[in-house]
Amino acid sequence: TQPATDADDSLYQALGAEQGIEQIAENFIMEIAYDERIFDRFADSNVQRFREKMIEHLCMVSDGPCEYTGDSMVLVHRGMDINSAEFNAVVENMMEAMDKAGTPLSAQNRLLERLAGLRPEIIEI
Ligand code: HEM
Repeated sequence: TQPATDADDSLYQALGAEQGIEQIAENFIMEIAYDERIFDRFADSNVQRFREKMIEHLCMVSDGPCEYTGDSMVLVHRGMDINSAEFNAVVENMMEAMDKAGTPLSAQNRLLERLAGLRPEIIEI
């Protein structure tokens, strides 16, 4: 039996740990770049920063050994007035990114569930 205090990083591991998450983030950025529903939103963004913070954020959300150094989801997305169609587009991009990275479906679903939980911090704020 596992000690009760053992940190559960099973999702982080199932996503392929550091390398897997870097690949997913890279694929995600490519999906967004070609998605005409949302790419305008990122026109003024610093891709280098976005990549770095997204990797940290995915690592944190999956209980990996990372410190997220970006801004809070509310602070980043406030004032963008993002709608649910745009949110769903980003979720689709993440699904595609994970498919292309070979992420197992069970791990995909676990991550998507956690990202869906962030919806109120991102849309219509
Ligand atoms: C679960 C969904 C989402 C997550 C986890 C997420 C996460 C993030 C993260 C970690 C950053 C970087 C923060 C930083 O630089 O400090 C970011 C930035 C950004 N996000 Fe999101 N995001 C999500 C959905 C969306 C959606 C739906 C849109 C619009 C279609 C969007 C538009 C942006 C833009 C434009 C930036 C860059 C802001 C800038 O350049 O200053 N995000 N997001």
